[in-house]
Amino acid sequence: MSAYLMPLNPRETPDSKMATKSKILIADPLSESGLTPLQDPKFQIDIKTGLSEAQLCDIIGEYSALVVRSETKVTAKVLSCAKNLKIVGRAGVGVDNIDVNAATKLGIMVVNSPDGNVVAAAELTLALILAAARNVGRAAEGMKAKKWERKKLVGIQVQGKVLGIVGFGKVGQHVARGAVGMGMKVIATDPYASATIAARLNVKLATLQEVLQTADFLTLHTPLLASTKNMINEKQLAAMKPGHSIINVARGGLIDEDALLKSLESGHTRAAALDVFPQEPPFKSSSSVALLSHPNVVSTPHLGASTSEAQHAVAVDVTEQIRDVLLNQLPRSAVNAPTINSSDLEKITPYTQLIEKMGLLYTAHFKHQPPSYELIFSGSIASVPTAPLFAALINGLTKSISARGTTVNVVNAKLVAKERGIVVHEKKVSEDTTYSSLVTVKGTNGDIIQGFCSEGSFPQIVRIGDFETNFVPQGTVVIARNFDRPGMIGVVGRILGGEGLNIKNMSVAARKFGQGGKEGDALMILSVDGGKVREGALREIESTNGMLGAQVVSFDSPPEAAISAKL
Ligand SMILES: NC(=O)c1ccc[n+]([C@@H]2O[C@H](COP(=O)([O-])OP(=O)(O)OC[C@H]3O[C@@H](n4cnc5c(N)ncnc54)[C@H](O)[C@@H]3O)[C@@H](O)[C@H]2O)c1
Ligand SMILES: O=C(O)[C@H](O)COP(=O)(O)O
Repeated sequence: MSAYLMPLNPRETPDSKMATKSKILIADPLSESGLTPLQDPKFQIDIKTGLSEAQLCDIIGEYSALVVRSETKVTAKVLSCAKNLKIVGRAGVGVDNIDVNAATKLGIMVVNSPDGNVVAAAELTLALILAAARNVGRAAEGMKAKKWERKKLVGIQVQGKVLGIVGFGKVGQHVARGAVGMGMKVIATDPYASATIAARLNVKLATLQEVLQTADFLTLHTPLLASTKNMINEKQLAAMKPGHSIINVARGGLIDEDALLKSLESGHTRAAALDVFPQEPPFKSSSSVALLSHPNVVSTPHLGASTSEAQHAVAVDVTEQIRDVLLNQLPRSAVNAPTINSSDLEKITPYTQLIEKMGLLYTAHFKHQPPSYELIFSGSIASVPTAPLFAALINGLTKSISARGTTVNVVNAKLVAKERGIVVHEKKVSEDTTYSSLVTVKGTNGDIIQGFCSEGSFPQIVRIGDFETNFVPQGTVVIARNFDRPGMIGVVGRILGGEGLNIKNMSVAARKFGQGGKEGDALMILSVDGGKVREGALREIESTNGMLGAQVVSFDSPPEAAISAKL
């Protein structure tokens, strides 16, 4: 639908798009039922799991979409090999295995499933709280070794104990519900927590220090970020009550493993229950192995999301979004793009086409880049989200002057603008204009293009600089400036006709603003077909007595967007 949300690949022509299927690579084990949304003749699904970075780099160039869980690392290197990739789908929550910044730079959308495995992760957390309290791991190991260790494995009960939650998001809140149900007192820390939700769930919000000092059981539920890496370290462990237990079903890097082992060895930490590790599988890391081997540690191999219900939910969530994006529809949970509802998108789509063409015309006609632009939305278009419209402007302004390695879309438009030094100030003016909606692109030096979309959603340009006009920006358009005197149209018609070009449409734009000199001047805007407009033909037009300049703007074939003599 909108190229600014779901770009066509620059190398993909409409014909090749019709002929070839979009290839989707499933690179981590995915629930089979989750593949249903992709059962469509337009798609080819390849399942290839356990690929190394080099193997992935070798094949990723063929694919339009990539689906991963936490095992495959979608590095900047992999993304740089992914010449046709439009979307990476993470069948789960955490995107720390995906270089989202690199994807954003390349205009590759990243989507995830923020809700699909929340219950599963929370239920495993509750299971591990109880396992830590009752020494379930050690007891189970002992039974397999025919050891009947009843005295040694006396545990503690959780009822009446304090559960400290670090990260009161979706999983943290669900854990709190279960813990309150088991009679625990729950205290949580999260700088972005909702006080209303906390009160509703009977959870006290506090600082990290307060949580550490009061918790009998501490459970972590934050993402792994630079700010949360090793957030539980020697100092934090020392601040905790002796005999506490620690549970981690979030991410391995949140805990300093060496510090935790020391604390377990000293008996300050009573037990730890771990589902996640800095490197997975953890068996090559000496710190992880030492920790796993400690008798008071119970561990699971990153099973938080591993229930059939959760795996079905995350797979469907992500494959539906992949299907939608490949069919130019909206994803519902993009990590690196704004979300726009479908009714707004319907309004925006014709305007993305208009604004891209206005940007292209601006660069072609005025032939310079001012220090900054104003993008002004007047009338009803002022009420919709404008991120795709901004992306369309950046694409239009840069289309004819950029090496087309990267598509500009809503994912990377801000970065592309920054890299090219383009500053755009958006303005929304809701008062009535002559048009129900009008868009203005204005450079700081006053150069201006205005346009609107007619009822049939056709983009129309209504002002170029000082000239009032009305034409549809499509195909090849010759723009000539001449003294406003009789016979000029005939001259241009004769030259273009002599070139075998057919004039499909013509409009004369009168000067409405500014000074046109003694004789006055006008713009002639001619849509032509039947071949390419030669530079020589433009020179002939331009050298005719009474002509002031001529240029050709190609709205449909970007690489030759504008050739011009002086205008
Ligand atoms: N083991 C598994 O299989 C499994 C399954 C699901 C989720 N997870 C992980 O669990 C974590 C939580 O998932 P979620 O769905 O609840 O995410 P979420 O985004 O809903 O919640 C995360 C919360 O952490 C908070 N937070 C961020 N920085 C913080 C800090 N410094 N201190 C305190 N709070 C902070 C955020 O404000 C947010 O509320 C993620 O790391 C996710 O990857 C693991
Ligand atoms: O972040 C997540 O969603 C969980 O860690 C689940 O990871 P997985 O998909 O590899 O099980």
